[in-house]
Amino acid sequence: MTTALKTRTGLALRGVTLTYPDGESRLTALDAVSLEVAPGEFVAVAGPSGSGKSSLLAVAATLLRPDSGEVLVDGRDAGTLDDRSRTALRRERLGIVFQQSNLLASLTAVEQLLVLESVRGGRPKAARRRAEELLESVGLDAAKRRRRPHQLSGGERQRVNIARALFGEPSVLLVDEPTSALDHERGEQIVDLLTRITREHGTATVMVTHDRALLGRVDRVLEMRDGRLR
Ligand SMILES: Nc1ncnc2c1ncn2[C@@H]1O[C@H](COP(=O)(O)OP(=O)(O)OP(=O)(O)O)[C@@H](O)[C@H]1O
Repeated sequence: MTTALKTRTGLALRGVTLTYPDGESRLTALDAVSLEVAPGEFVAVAGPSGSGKSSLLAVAATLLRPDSGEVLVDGRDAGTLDDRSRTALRRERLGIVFQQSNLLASLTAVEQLLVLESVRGGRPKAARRRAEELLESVGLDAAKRRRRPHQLSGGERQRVNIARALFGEPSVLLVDEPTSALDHERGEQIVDLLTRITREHGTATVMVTHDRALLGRVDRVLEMRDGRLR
């Protein structure tokens, strides 16, 4: 499905509560969290360790089901979907860049993107062109696009992760601590890249970060404290 055919309204969380088992009782990781991110908007979520940032991303990514509340991706309520439809929603609408890169060690940068396409059964030539273009647009030249993860720097690997997340033309881009393994300057470059992607691809982008120095570069900053967002 091409972007033009997708109705895009971005991401909305409404009154989302998530608990984890905690001995005899339960720990509230997200406490009635509401959030709206529009297409083309770049929002950062900051907050101390353990405040619920990763839980928020996991719920938005439809990887965890909240105890209550709604998660809407382009207006579709993930909670009403069965597992199969939820997987399809994730594949077609969500781009996810998690903290620990899960690039496959034996594949080149281009192949990291194409492996998804072979699962989808798309046209190989068009897919290869698109993979090359996406990697170029995140700053990897032709030689680097032929390298495997261990032959790339941390920042370059993060660029491959981002390009891979964009491959399915997501409406919503979820990014967890993209700069944690990078020095400050490279961290800024990644955030600037995410800003450009958000504008050019019209994604509703949510980035979790510890690095407060980066917060001036996004459209809106939300603070997470004890599972609450403000
Ligand atoms: N699978 C789990 N089972 C039980 N408790 C969990 C689980 N995952 C997270 N928690 C707890 O939920 C709370 C929120 O955790 P979460 O990982 O969302 O915070 P965070 O803000 O992302 O932290 P950090 O910045 O350290 O990654 C914490 O108290 C954490 O210990």
